[in-house]
Amino acid sequence: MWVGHSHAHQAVVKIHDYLEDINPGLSRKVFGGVITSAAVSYVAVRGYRYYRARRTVKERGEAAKLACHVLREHLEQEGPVDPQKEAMITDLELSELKQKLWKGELKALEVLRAYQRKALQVDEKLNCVTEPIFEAEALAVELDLLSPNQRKPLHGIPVSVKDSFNVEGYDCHAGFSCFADKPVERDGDIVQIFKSLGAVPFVRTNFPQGLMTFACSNPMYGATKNPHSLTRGPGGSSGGEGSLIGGGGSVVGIGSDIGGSIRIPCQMCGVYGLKPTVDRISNQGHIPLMSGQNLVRMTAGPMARDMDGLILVTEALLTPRMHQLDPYVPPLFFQDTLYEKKSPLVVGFYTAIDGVHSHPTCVRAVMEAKTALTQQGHKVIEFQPPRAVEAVSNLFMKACFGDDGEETALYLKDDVLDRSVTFSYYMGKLPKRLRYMVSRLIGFMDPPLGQLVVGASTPPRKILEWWYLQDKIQAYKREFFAAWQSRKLDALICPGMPFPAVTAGTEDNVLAGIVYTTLYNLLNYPAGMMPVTTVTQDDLKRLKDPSVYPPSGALEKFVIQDCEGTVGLPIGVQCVSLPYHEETVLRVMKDIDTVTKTTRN
Ligand SMILES: CCCCCC/C=C\CCCCCCCC(=O)NCCO
Repeated sequence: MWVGHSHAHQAVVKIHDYLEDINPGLSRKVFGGVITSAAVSYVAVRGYRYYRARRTVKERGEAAKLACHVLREHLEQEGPVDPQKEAMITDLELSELKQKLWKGELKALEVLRAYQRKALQVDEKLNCVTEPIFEAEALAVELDLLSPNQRKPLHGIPVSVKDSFNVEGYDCHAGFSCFADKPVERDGDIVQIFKSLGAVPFVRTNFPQGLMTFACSNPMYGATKNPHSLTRGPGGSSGGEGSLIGGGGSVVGIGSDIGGSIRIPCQMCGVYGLKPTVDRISNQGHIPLMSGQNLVRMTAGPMARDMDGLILVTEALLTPRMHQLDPYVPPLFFQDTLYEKKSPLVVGFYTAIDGVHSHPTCVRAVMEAKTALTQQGHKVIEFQPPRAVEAVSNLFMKACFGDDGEETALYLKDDVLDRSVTFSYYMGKLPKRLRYMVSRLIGFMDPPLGQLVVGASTPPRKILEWWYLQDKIQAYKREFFAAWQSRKLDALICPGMPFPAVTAGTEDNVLAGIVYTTLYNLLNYPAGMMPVTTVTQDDLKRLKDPSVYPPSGALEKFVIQDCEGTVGLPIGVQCVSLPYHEETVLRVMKDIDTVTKTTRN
């Protein structure tokens, strides 16, 4: 390096002397010209790249809108529809829909048509669909030709797919224009499994740029709205799924979760979802962001409109086919013995994590779930996760943001930046020491967020430090399990997010809420999310009472300030169990749902 530098320097000196020999002053003109043209070229190249990215973003967005328009026209040309029958179809719970398709009372194509129309309708209001999957029609037609004994478990069920999963023939770009217009050649594993089960992937759904926030907007497709309040976001990153399913435009969908991206939209949109243990469901064929980061891994999982639907789909997904497609998925199929176990369970509960207060409705939701489980004969006892904020800050944040945001910055170079990612993008861009100082300052206003960002700002630098981080994660997993065992728990219930949907675009104010979900990504415990209740006027009164909800940090102050218009918004409960015990999670969710579904306000 130094030798190269020295040669270059000598060459410049020689040119300088030579030019000065020819004409004194010529050297300055020549070098001035060279530097100016280099600067102009640099600015021009970057400017051109940015212009190209803007064009791609615009064209990609327009192409998706056009695709929806083409489908709408195609549906209109099909002739008269029976709106009552279509409403009947889209109102059915998943298990009823399955029965009717199985018995041949409904055809796959008519179900698809009903859902295509409904999804387009919902999308007009909520902007949750990115584009239709046109091949759905051929699939449905093929399914209708099968004889009854050839029908598969999810025969004819339409499935929506988060845009970050590969679907053959469509691009998968996570909002980065460098990946746009590059159609993938093969369906992602989970899409393949759904198809092999007879399901019909029919639309792709929206997400935030880069997938690492719980907002839901990107430059190509814009912002998705919450089905329960148009001024609020649906949560993210699987926000398009949450919004479409919560809005009635899909009965079941596929999401992904490394920090809460299935569970957060479930809470905000009143939907059921399951984040499985890593590798219980294959995540091959998901856009490979952060894929070399092995300490906390992303997992694909189902989201559904109703509890039985979530169980039905999970049971169907956990098949030998999954293991055949991806041998790293252990050959552990749906464990009826766990799901159907009749003996009462010991279920731990907590209503808040130290340092990040829980909205009164979230506390009430856990207490209502606790009552429901007690009524069903389970023993529900208090449990507090050890050192949650510290663990998420020092372990999860270091693992997931240890690259200083370099990967995202690489893909975003000269690209159009969405407002939802500006905070993490510019924090990543700051020089390390300055970032650390800013994180400390944030800590004065919002101590838990400060702690999280300090964690992200002080990642391991050397391989040995990465090894130590891995060790510390293992040690925390052991510590948590010891606490779990000391209470002899089978499962756990707690808030999934400590507040309801926030005003769209303000998610950065409440980022610290992610400790509630990320803890179970760090631990790699399966976690489900289900609606239990809705915000009431009385909850809001208690929210404004400092003895109930102390406005101790910026998050709490923001939640109070943002609470106008939240009455009626859904609030859920997170249900957790040990790794590979998804069936226990579902059983607990089902027992809560059986009671709370009938009384839900
Ligand atoms: C130096 C960077 C500081 C960044 C601070 C950002 C704080 C929190 C962001 C975490 C948000 C995680 C949301 C969920 C992401 C997820 O599960 N994505 C699924 C990917 O498939």
